[in-house]
Amino acid sequence: MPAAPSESAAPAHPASPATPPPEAVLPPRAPEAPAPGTRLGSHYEHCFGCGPQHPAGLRIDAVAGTGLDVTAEFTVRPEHQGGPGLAHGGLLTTAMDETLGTLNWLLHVPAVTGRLETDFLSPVPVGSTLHLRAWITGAHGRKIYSAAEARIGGPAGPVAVRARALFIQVKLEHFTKHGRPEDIEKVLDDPDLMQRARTFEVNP
Ligand SMILES: CCCCCCCC/C=C\CCCCCCCC(=O)SCCNC(=O)CCNC(=O)[C@H](O)C(C)(C)COP(=O)(O)OP(=O)(O)OC[C@H]1O[C@@H](n2cnc3c(N)ncnc32)[C@H](O)[C@@H]1OP(=O)(O)O
Repeated sequence: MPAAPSESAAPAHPASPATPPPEAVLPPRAPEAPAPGTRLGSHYEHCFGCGPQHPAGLRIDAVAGTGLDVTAEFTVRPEHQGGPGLAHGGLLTTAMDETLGTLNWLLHVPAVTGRLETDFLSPVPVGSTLHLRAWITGAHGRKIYSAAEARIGGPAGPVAVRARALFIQVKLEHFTKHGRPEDIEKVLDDPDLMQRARTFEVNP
């Protein structure tokens, strides 16, 4: 039987790449950031996380907070099951990813998820409404650190999911270069498919 890998060489509690290092600072809320209380809507109509045109999507519509934070709600539907009557864990991670992603609008920079860590604290039954909150914890260079939590039933309900993330700032070409050409074409033909993302084009 092969020997179990030795853990003695690794530090007992290695620092997570999603935790802001000492040199990270809290960035300012961008002048272009949506006003507190603004519904952020969808960045892309067909997005699994926020798109209203996605049949099984999460349809997350976050609200900008007063600082570097957002809130959102997500009701788990039967098409989101993992175990019978329970939300799939990867789907809950998607809800965290989407909510964390909307923090981009507060800094007014496009960024993508580089790393996302999720802790599942309790099962989430179908029909539950999760109250999500995400906030920026620091930034350094192109790296944006953030955290999120999802509470069941209300903003003060029990925490069911926690997440920490490292987003990396990218140029808009990240999307045009890597996206499937026919989908990029459709967006260029009908910019309403990406209403929220169009704010980037005003001040490129
Ligand atoms: C007409 C069209 C118009 C289009 C307009 C579009 C607007 C859209 C608007 C809004 C969309 C928002 C969508 C939100 C959706 C929810 C969020 C998601 O799910 S996003 C999808 C999942 N994520 C990915 O697909 C990333 C895939 N990965 C990559 O593309 C690259 O790896 C990327 C960009 C993340 C980094 O690559 P590099 O070459 O640019 O940079 P490097 O040097 O590798 O990393 C920069 C720094 O970050 C660290 N880093 C990167 N990844 C890391 C990791 N996983 N862990 C730790 N550190 C990491 C590196 O160590 C480096 O650090 P050091 O500067 O050297 O200190």
